[in-house]
Amino acid sequence: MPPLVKICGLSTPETVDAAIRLGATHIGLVHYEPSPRHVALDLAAQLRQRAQGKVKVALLLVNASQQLTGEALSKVRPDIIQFHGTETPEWLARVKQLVPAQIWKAIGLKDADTLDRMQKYRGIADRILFDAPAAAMPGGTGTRFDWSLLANHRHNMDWGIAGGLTPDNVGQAIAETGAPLVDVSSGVESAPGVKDVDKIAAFLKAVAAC
Ligand SMILES: O=C(O)c1ccccc1N[C@@H]1O[C@H](COP(=O)(O)O)[C@@H](O)[C@H]1O
Repeated sequence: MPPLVKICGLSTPETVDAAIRLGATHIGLVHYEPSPRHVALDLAAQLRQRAQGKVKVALLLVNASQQLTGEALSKVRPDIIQFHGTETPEWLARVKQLVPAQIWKAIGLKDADTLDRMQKYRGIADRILFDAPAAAMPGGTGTRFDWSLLANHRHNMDWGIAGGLTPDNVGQAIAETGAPLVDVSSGVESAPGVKDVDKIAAFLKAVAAC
């Protein structure tokens, strides 16, 4: 079975509709002001509503305050919360008690030790999303990590990969890592924050061929 595909950083009804029509299983909405893909909560709620029942919707937050997290979750009501900062397992566990959404945690995969350190999220995060290590921005930079770090790893949590995936390299990434889910943002854009429907189509076609 081909991997699940999450198209992240959508910000218009047209690209939400395209991602659904072209076969994405998940979409992501970024609520993080420094991002070129930032969407205000009212717009995120509208886009979430549009996708309701068609694909799973993730709301991406980065080290959001307790107040912002509460406001975001009650307005948007996502299927998934993607924590993409340095959020602790304790914080994720608290949120998990309060809302029915799945909890995903992005982890910057720097070296083999990271795979040990992330065990602290076991039993709390419903999925780990391996991404390139954070730099000036915590994600969405089109930077890939060393896929060979996952080649022989025995996973004990649900997981997926992100970071620098494109229509041209996603087949190789899946072959090298065996990822059950791939997540893309800048690799399907014509400019930062501007999704390109032809690139989304090419990405989904490349994954379907795996
Ligand atoms: O998309 C963003 O701007 C963003 C901002 C802050 C944290 C994460 C962000 N995006 C997520 O990062 C990964 C990798 O993205 P890319 O494909 O390399 O551009 C993915 O999960 C994005 O949704």
